[in-house]
Amino acid sequence: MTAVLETQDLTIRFGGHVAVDRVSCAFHAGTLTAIVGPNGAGKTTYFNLISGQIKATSGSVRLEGEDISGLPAPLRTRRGLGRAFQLTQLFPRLSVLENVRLAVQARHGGALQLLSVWLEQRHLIDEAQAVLTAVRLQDKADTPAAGLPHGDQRKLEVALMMALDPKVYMFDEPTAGMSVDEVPVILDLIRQLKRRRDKTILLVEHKMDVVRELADRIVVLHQGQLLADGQPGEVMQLPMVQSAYMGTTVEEGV
Ligand SMILES: Nc1ncnc2c1ncn2[C@@H]1O[C@H](COP(=O)(O)OP(=O)(O)OP(=O)(O)O)[C@@H](O)[C@H]1O
Repeated sequence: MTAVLETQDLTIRFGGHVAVDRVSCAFHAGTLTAIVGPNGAGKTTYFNLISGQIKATSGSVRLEGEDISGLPAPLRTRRGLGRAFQLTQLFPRLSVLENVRLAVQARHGGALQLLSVWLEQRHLIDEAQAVLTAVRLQDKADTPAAGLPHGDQRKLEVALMMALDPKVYMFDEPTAGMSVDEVPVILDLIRQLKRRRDKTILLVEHKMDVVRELADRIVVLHQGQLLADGQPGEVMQLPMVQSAYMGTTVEEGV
């Protein structure tokens, strides 16, 4: 089976520090892979290299078999790599609904005909509203994006990714900073995406109960290197994972 996404020897150095060190890994449709590892392991940097936010020192990223290493982030997004948007990439003064509508519109791209502008606008708005309802932001539709509290901003990031409906969904600690009652909304959305079986989902997550429930596979990064890759049941037993997540003593070996 051809991997949807694949990194080969992906590496980045910051001065003398190798933050991601020759990471080779393939990700398949219908699979949720959790990427775990202690603080500073290189998880977010690995995501940044895949999405094109930063450029690799060496190695490559392939999407559906095609080398996309030379493409800037927006072109990778257009090819189907979905990364939760940072608020700086939104239109802060536009309403929540307008931001999501623009993402829906970007997905439809040139496919929209000018046959009936009004109907198209209505259609885009309906789709955007459906996404907002899915993340339970429908009551905030008219709020300027910049005026949202932190938890709602995280939901909006997820909403924008859903509106683009990418092939690969990359979630970087999607529930960080959310209140207890907001967390299930996001987890449920990820569960729904999983059920579709056609999406490739990558999840960086520190909460081990979330990883245990959602992951089909766990990849462990440690000091920039891929340390383990396998079924959750096996990987969870590794001393490194135990020490990083369960609070047992570090340096017990792997
Ligand atoms: N732009 C940068 N310049 C220099 N060093 C960097 C840069 N970005 C990341 N690093 C370093 O690379 C290493 C990996 O950082 P990264 O944020 O990817 O880790 P992480 O596994 O996501 O950690 P956390 O779980 O704490 O979010 C760290 O040592 C970090 O200080």
